[in-house]
Amino acid sequence: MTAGVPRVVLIGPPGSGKTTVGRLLAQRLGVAFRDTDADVEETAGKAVAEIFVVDGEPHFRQLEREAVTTALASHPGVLALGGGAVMDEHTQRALEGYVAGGGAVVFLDVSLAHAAPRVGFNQSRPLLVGNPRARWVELMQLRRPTYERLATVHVVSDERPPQEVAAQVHAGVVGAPAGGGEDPSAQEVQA
Ligand SMILES: Nc1ncnc2c1ncn2[C@@H]1O[C@H](COP(=O)(O)OP(=O)(O)OP(=O)(O)O)[C@@H](O)[C@H]1O
Ligand SMILES: O=C(O)C1=C[C@@H](O)[C@@H](O)[C@H](O)C1
Ligand SMILES: [Mg+2]
Repeated sequence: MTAGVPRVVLIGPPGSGKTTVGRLLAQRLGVAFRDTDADVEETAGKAVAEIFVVDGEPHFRQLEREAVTTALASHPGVLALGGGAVMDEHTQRALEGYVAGGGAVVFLDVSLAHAAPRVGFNQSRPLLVGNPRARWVELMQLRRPTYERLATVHVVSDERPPQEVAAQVHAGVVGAPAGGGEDPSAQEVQA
């Protein structure tokens, strides 16, 4: 990441903690936090789950692509993306450009065993309705290569409270000491 206001994007599956850790990271860095799911909800005037039901997933993905494009171009702080946003090719190119411009892209990773109790797999996550554990695994199999390819930093959030994960991410993006007594082996900083 280049000097100036830190620019960090968090990607990863539902339950990895993008929103929770993103807020904490923004506080640590003293910058603003933004979340594309919230941006989409504001634009649409309804909750993500309602957009899926009333307008359909393609419409949600269109709104999401626009929200991501706008935020990547204009938001100077920490940005959490929706879990599936990275599967859009336009968003993939935009993230590559973001990294080329000095931004950091963090893959917040989590196992099913830890994601399940966090997410609770209720109706608020429309893609997981039906057989939520199986759907989560399917989505992760499909998406993991993309998360890994786009990320400049990879942090596993299993077994760690959000504050510790935020410290790990902080260390990964600005090279600061992680603090909090966490195990550095949990963090893999990719070249
Ligand atoms: N490291 C963690 N340890 C324990 N609980 C966590 C951790 N990170 C997040 N949580 C909890 O898990 C739940 C889901 O977290 P969060 O909403 O931040 O995930 P997300 O990645 O933004 O999911 P989504 O893709 O659906 O937006 C929240 O209740 C949050 O408090
Ligand atoms: O994993 C996904 O595809 C999603 C994750 C959430 O953040 C929301 O963007 C929506 O529920 C879809
Ligand atoms: Mg979120």
